[in-house]
Amino acid sequence: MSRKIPWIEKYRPRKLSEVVNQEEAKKALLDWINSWEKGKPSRKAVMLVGSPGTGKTTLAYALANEKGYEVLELNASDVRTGERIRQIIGGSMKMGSLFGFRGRIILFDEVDGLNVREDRGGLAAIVELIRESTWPIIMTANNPWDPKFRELRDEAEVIQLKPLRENDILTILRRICNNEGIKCEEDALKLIAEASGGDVRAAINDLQAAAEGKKVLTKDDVTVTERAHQFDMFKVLDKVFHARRFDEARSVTFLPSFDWENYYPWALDNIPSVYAKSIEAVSDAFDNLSLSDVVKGRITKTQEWELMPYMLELMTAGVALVRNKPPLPRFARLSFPERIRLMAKTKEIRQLRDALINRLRVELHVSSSEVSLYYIPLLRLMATSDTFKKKLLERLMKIMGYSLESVEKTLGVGGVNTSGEGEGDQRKSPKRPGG
Ligand SMILES: Nc1ncnc2c1ncn2[C@@H]1O[C@H](COP(=O)(O)OP(=O)(O)OP(=O)(O)O)[C@@H](O)[C@H]1O
Repeated sequence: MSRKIPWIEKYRPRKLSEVVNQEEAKKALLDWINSWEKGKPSRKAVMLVGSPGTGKTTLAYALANEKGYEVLELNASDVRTGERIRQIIGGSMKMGSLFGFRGRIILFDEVDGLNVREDRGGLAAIVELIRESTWPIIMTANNPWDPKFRELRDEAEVIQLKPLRENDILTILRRICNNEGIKCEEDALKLIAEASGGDVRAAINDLQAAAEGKKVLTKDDVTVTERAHQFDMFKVLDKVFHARRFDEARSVTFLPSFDWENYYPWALDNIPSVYAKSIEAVSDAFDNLSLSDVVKGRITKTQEWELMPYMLELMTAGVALVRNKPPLPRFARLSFPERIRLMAKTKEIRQLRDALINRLRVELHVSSSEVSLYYIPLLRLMATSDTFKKKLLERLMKIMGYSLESVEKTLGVGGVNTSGEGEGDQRKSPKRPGG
């Protein structure tokens, strides 16, 4: 009998394309490694940041595999002794090419797990390694926002991974079921995906525990254990709104699955209803939430990631500790944010629009914001003009491969007839330079 292979290893993506739903991170990683290959590294190191089981380590290996690099993994004890680090810094560049590798990538998994007190000097050693290294360095971290990691963050390009959505996890689980030849009921997979809280590793482990050796997996076979990170947004908000102390409110930000980008619209939508009885409470909570947004803007602009704790505290404790906080029922009634609902509804059309903007941006050599500010309204106008609409819509359909309906939706015009008869008298079209 063959030895049991953990499915998380068996199904670990080997190629970037197999890593699900981390497109932005993949692009940032590729840009970075390309800059190394051109001899001008944008940064010596990147730091992949994301909650457990979102694919940080997997991404690092998939990148190396795809680009032909050998991975040299470092851990805390290497840092403690410093020996291996010195070897690597001092190590010869020729080593890599011996086995047909293009070079090496140094991987430092879970740098935030370094016990700074115990590994005194450890962080400094990594910073030094980054500065001196002739190899690209990838670090991974769950939560590197503690000020003690600041120097390390400053040395690296921080690449944020997203927690995986239930649908992404379902896709991964279905693929495994197919591969293993197990008929997995959709309900069973949903149960596992739900419980995973965005942690693919947990989901795959649960699936293996429930399904291995079976021909069919039903809902009854699945026993998912409660996990700390199984805090969904309702529970997070409930905790924040009920918090009486700073630490209590802030504690949600330490949950591995805490997703601040998602939290924001949830808080925004629920403050007015939860604090409905006190105008001061609503006002304070909104003030603090908007301040957190200002801090976020600053982080995005200047990459001052050490401001992150302030942002998180403002959006949690800032919402909890307000003047005249009204008494809340034991379970506050919380609602799903309108913005997320709307975004989901308009997702398809936003994607079409983004693709069009991107295309025009490249063709016209202008920025995306210029395209959406000036060119899209112009196209919309043209699409409602008898003279231009037929030709314009047809061209857009051809260039973008969209259906007529999609083109109309993208431009926000409806019911336009492109059948052509008697319309769009081309003779009257003014000549445009360059077509
Ligand atoms: N985005 C993804 N697409 C496909 N599989 C994934 C993805 N993320 C994680 N996995 C699966 O989950 C397992 C764990 O992922 P990985 O070790 O990369 O997580 P991690 O983010 O490094 O987590 P940790 O911080 O706990 O180390 C992988 O073996 C892989 O099978």
